[in-house]
Amino acid sequence: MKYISTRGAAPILSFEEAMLSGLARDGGLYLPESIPTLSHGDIAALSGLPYEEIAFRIMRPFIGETFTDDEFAEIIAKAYAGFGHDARAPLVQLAENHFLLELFHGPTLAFKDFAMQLIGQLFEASLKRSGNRVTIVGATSGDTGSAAIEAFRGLEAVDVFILYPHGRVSEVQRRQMTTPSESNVHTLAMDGHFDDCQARVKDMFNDFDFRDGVRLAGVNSINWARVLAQVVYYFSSAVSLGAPHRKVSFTVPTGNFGDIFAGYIAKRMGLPIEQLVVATNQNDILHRCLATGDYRPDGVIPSISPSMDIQVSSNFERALFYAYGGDGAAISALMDELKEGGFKVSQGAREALSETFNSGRVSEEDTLATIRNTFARTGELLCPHSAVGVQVANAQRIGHTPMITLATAHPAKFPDAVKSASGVHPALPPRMADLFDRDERVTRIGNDLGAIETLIRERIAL
Ligand SMILES: Cc1ncc(COP(=O)(O)O)c(C=O)c1O
Ligand SMILES: N[C@@H](CCOP(=O)(O)O)C(=O)O
Repeated sequence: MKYISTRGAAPILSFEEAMLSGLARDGGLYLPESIPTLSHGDIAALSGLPYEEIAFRIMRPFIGETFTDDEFAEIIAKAYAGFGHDARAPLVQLAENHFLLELFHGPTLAFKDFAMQLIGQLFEASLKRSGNRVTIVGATSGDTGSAAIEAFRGLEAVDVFILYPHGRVSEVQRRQMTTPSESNVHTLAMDGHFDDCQARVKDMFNDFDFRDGVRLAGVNSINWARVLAQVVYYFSSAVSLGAPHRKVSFTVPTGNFGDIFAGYIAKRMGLPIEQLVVATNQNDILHRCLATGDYRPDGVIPSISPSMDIQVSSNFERALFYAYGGDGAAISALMDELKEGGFKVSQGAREALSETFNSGRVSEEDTLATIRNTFARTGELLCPHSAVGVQVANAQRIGHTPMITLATAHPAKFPDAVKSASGVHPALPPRMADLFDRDERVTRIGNDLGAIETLIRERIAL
């Protein structure tokens, strides 16, 4: 299996190379040259299998020669061993034909653990074999950072630097990132918002002296391996509701478009998905773009679902690549226009996107009301991101096709919003009960590429 860039002008790579490099050298994102499909029978055969076995069958064709079957099976087993639920991604029924896919039973209580725990194992195995070291740099609005730190803390061949927007993550998220004491973990609180953090990470990838000098690697969802690992739970949940014999739809709380793009890949692999619904908070650029074709970031507004406070949505580039028929030059031109303020999606590409994607936006008040009402009706305590998803799904007027809404984080990561909506203070799991007593270690830094690169060079030279 080979990987190509969405902008068509970067070297073609193997799975291992694409995983270790993150962003392509032409600024694009890697995608498989072709998408393997599963037959009706292959999908039906997934029903009732353990999550790890489904993960193996879905991801194996994308991995190529990088790992043997035995090695890959062992990597998957280790990745999910620390999850706090036997099903890994259990489904809970909220209403007739509306289900919640709980993706928050991993070590850091967010869906990011599904990919990050796997990537941690994949990096470790690959770097052990090659004897190389890498410097991972990631941007986070709260959850990617804690998941990455958890997956890479203490690994000898890796230094991990996480940039988060100072003052714009929840206290639990911040403490998850600032309390690990391992010397290979470097948490940086940057001035600005998430888009600024992500822009500086991309700048570092586009500064080839720096990139090659520190052996830069990325674990944001610009990394194809992140997306791939998330494809699995679309299959596991859909087959448990009767796929491939019946269709399913998904509503996905969305920011960087990585999670919902994994659903798109599942659909292209043959999973009968009727609709993929993008659910946004007031940072609604994706909702506006799907409705009007206009993609024009206009500033990040802080919200009670801070992990979705994103306006430059990296993985939308991958969806556009397919909507433009794989035309890398067209994508490159759009991304140049984005640097100047925004772009208009062509009519043909809009039609292609609307064949799969639908969207909705939720206000702050409706997010709180959804937490309150869902708790009162079902006893399920939603985090504010999951509540955005549930509210958008409810507005779709769910019919005969089951709707699965992704619950992307545990309510205890956002106790203030959850308590104000429901009156209940969501407790952290016992293994995290002392999170607020642990010492914090964080470096404040400006939104300044030179200063960040200097800090990274100095830290890894120690
Ligand atoms: C809790 C939570 N929900 C939803 C999202 C949005 O996911 P994506 O960025 O893959 O669209 C994020 C961040 O990515 C998140 O942390
Ligand atoms: N919501 C994310 C933002 C980064 O997204 P990623 O999926 O591209 O890593 C976060 O919580 O950090």
